[in-house]
Amino acid sequence: MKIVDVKIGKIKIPLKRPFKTALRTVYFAEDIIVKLITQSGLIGFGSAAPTFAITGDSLDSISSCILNELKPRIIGLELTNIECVMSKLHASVVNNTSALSAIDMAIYDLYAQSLNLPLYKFFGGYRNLVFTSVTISANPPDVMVADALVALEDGFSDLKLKLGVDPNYDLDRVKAVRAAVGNLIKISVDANQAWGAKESVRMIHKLEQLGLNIEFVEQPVKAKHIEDLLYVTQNVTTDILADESVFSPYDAFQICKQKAADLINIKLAKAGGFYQATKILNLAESAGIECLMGCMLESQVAVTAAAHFAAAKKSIVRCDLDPPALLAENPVIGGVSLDGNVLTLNETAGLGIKDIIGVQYL
Ligand SMILES: C[C@H](N)C(=O)N[C@H](CCC(=O)O)C(=O)O
Ligand SMILES: [Mg+2]
Repeated sequence: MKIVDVKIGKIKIPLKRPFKTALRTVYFAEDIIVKLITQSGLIGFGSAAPTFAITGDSLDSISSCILNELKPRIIGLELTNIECVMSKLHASVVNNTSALSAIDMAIYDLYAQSLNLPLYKFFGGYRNLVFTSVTISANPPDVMVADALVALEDGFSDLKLKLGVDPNYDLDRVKAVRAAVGNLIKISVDANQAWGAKESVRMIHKLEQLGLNIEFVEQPVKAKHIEDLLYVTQNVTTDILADESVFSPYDAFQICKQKAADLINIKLAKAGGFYQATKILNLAESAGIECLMGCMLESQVAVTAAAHFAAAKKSIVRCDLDPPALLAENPVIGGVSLDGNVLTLNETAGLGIKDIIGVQYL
């Protein structure tokens, strides 16, 4: 199976409401879409979101990396030996994980199609559905309460509250939402690196003393400050989840070696796709650290890819794959479908994506 063409395009999808975290506020989901075409006419899809504040990748840098660096390496490639293809692809570029992820995803889509397997079966086939939390944007407490109640009506029972925009009000945000939704609903919080190490410990102690029953606290401190993450993890009883601190398998190794977090958030856009995500998962599993499958605010292409991986693997015990609930439109035909808090994979080979409407191919 030979790849004969690589097309990329852009897509802009409206949101139900602005997406606000301590790192960024966005009003649209914008993605680069990748389409790999084989000699026999098979199409592999991939996508990447410009999350400059997280990955350092912009629309321009993603398209430039794909067109100038990755495309010349892919055209004419025979997809018979996936390990050989992936090891060469991932050795060819450093950083640029969003671009790598989009290409890696599209290649695996083709490879699984050539084997006539849905991707989740190719990767292990543990289950064909996963449950997702839904993210509540960082807003004044009354707005977060209103958004949380809408999420419950929509069938969610696991809320991830974005904090850290104005840390003085973070406790009020969590107290207000917990009071509104009751004790049966799961709540986690994501500070997206906004707190210092001691501030994190003080904050988490207050959450614990107030009995707010928080599942885990995600990325309280700066991504590179592993010693701060370790300090927080060692000084609270609530589980700490490393997100922006883990891009590569080496990052995961550092976290696992020091037990600097209780959980790791794997995102294809941080890892550079399935190839490296698999290594992170295997490392974490060997170290007894559980994994959550996450995603950026991005289209249903990447969310479908992440859902296949999460469904395939037993040691992915949680999912934060909520963009289908956050986007006002879904231009992706096929792929994963969301009903309440359940994401179900279809049995079509590969990612199961048939087409994407409204892509402006460059
Ligand atoms: C979309 C997902 N629920 C989420 O919250 N991901 C964020 C980063 C998303 C972004 O800024 O695009 C996270 O886990 O930090
Ligand atoms: Mg996060």
